[in-house]
Amino acid sequence: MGERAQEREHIEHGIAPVFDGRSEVLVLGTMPSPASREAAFFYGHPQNRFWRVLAALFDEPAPVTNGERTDLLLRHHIALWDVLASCDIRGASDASIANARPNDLGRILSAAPIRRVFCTGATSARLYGKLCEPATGLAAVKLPSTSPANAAWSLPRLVEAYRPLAAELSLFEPPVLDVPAVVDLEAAIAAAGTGLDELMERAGRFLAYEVRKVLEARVMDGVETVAVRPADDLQTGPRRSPAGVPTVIFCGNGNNGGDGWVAARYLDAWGFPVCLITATDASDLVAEPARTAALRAQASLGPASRVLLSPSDAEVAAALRGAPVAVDALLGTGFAHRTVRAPFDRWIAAINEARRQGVFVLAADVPSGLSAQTGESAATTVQADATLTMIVPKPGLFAPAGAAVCGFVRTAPLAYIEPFLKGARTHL
Ligand SMILES: NC(=O)C1=CN([C@@H]2O[C@H](COP(=O)(O)OP(=O)(O)OC[C@H]3O[C@@H](n4cnc5c(N)ncnc54)[C@H](OP(=O)(O)O)[C@@H]3O)[C@@H](O)[C@H]2O)[C@@H](O)CC1
Ligand SMILES: [K+]
Repeated sequence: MGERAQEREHIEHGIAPVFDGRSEVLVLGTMPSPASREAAFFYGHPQNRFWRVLAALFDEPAPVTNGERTDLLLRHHIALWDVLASCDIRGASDASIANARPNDLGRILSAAPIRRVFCTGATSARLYGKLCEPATGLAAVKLPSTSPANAAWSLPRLVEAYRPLAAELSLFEPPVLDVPAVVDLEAAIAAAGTGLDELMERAGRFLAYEVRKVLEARVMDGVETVAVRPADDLQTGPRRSPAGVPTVIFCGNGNNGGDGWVAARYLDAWGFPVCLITATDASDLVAEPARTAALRAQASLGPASRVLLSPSDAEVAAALRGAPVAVDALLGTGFAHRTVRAPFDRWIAAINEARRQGVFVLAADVPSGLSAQTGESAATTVQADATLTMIVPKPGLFAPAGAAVCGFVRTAPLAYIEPFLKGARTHL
């Protein structure tokens, strides 16, 4: 045995596969890298682009925690494992692999309706063909490696190469649920391990991601002249700070406002300054997890961003003048009244006036003033260009008055909800 061979380390896989009875494709790497073994999850090296590629394929912000990564896979019906159960390997060098023993893929194939197998790189495809295909009888599609070593492949090029994977998956359309059923769903998600604070973190990040897309599009269209890096990496920051007018984020006192605070934190961290408008100081908020989220955001905002506490109408108008985007996180599913109290009524009027002047208005969960349940609209209701509704759509968005104020509706898939939908009171 040569000196180089002696440097090989014997590795046992040790990370459980992700799959369930809804998985439709099986994605296989070779073996977890040292960084992945340390993170106890697949593709754990921060420079590996696997998670960013998947997120871009589905037009979502990149998952941050292992729980979010698992959710993303299961939501899209993707099973994930590796070809090898054990081998001798030098570091992360696939070329050095010896004594390869395959995983028992029958465990997944017998439990899930897998239609197609994809291998993330030449080594896993070669080892799959040699060690697994005779048993599975399924040929694998070879995809390019997302490893940083594969530098010839840019992120957009990788995303294009991975499109056949997305094309194999059946789309999940979230059902329209009554607001009480959404509350039940939240409780079921929490009981399974993802609490409301984590859902708010995901909601705020998704909101920031949608704002960022609008800002990027304005740069592409030449509306903004600010230089930003090419769209190679819409998923992560920090990036150069555009010098333009900050995005204005209106936050109410409840958990809808909490979504706005989290979005502010992300946009600021990604290099997009914000002007956050609130009637209540973060430390005086009562609703949780909004209060905790607001305190965290307030402590982390950089010098280009600011918080306006109970601003005058003139200050609100000044903040909106020339702003690219206004985020409405004033009132969400907790609102169901005929009138909106001050100062939110005046802020809604200011948002609508700004929209007439060309500001893009994005509503968090539901345009403020609209009842998410009944679709009744208060005298002052936000007129949105787009509404990012959380987890599932609510009936009010599709009632005549609701449809008139929501603009384009997108659902933010904050969690893997299919297992909890049996018996849920779907709105008819
Ligand atoms: N679904 C999910 O999984 C997730 C949900 N999340 C988010 O939580 C939101 C629901 O939060 P929520 O329940 O705290 O209610 P919310 O909409 O903020 O309204 C309460 C506030 O409104 C106020 N208010 C009431 N009436 C008013 C009036 N007439 N005029 C003026 N103000 C009035 C009321 O004030 P109060 O009456 O208490 O003084 C209180 O401050 C939901 O829409 C979504 O965005 C995500 O974070 C995570 C995932
Ligand atoms: K809102």
